Amino acid sequence: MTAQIIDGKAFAATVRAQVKEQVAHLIADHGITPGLAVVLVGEDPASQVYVRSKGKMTTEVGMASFEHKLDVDTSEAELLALIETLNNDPAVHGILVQLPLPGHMNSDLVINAINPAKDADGFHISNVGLLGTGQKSMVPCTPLGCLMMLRDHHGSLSGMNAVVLGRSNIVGKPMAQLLLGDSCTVTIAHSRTKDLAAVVRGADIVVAAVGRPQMVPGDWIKPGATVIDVGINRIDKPEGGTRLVGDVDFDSCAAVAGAITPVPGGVGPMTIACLLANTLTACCRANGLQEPEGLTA
Ligand SMILES: Nc1nc2c(c(=O)[nH]1)N[C@@H](CN(C=O)c1ccc(C(=O)N[C@@H](CCC(=O)O)C(=O)O)cc1)CN2
Repeated sequence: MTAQIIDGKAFAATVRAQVKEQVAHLIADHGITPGLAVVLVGEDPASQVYVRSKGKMTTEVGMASFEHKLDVDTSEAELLALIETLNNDPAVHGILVQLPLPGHMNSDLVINAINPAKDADGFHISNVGLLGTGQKSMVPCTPLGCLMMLRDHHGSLSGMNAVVLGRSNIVGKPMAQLLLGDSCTVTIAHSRTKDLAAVVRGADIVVAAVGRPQMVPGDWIKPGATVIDVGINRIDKPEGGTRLVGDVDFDSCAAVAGAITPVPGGVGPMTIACLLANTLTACCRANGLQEPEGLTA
């Protein structure tokens, strides 16, 4: 079997187009422009690229983009003061603090200072609790993007066996909650899981989010399964230079799976598309307007 490639880059473009259309309606019919504030502390090169890309895509869909770039030695109190200002700014409907934060900052404290209704990342403890109890929440962007691709590929996920590899608060745990919400039978596997290969072999859906390059070989994959690769790892090429790979060994997994996301061009682009969708959702909720269909969990 050769797997169908799930093209996250193309899917993300359709999500952004949907968001753009809805933003145009909001502006024309209600005079409301959704606004997203992105806060970057320090000069981590990868974070700078992601933040630039977020700003560009925010304006491309017609939203207002507010970028706040703070020195690496900004104090936690200064960052909290900025978040408070953004919480109180009616032009800002979504707030995101780019992670990772510098080591002297407590990420949980910072994230939990964001107004949960403006929490475009869905990381606030209130949103975590709402998602875990099946209530309306802001949903973390990467798992939301994975869910959208899975729904698009399968239609209903009901009754499918899903294995989520990785138990991070940002991807693994919310991904498991979302799959459970769609009536999958969900297993969260991690570094201490016994006989990981056997656990993964039982899965109709594998979501790999462990941050270990090419960790999952093809002989762990059930023939015909769908593989969603969340990993973005840079490795050295034998001939020199580097390349991006996921958490699964693409070639051997693609030979067995029914469908698979590539790296790059799979889950990554969906993360920013879902950030825009979340900002739109937050803006609609803040203004008592109907939420756009198909852009939330
Ligand atoms: N506050 C947040 N911080 C971080 C998040 C997040 O969702 N919220 N996620 C990651 C970084 N990230 C967005 O912030 C992100 C990572 C990767 C991509 C992406 O499109 N990747 C491309 C490859 C890019 C490359 O060539 O290097 C792909 O997979 O095709 C988008 C967003 C950590 N921080």
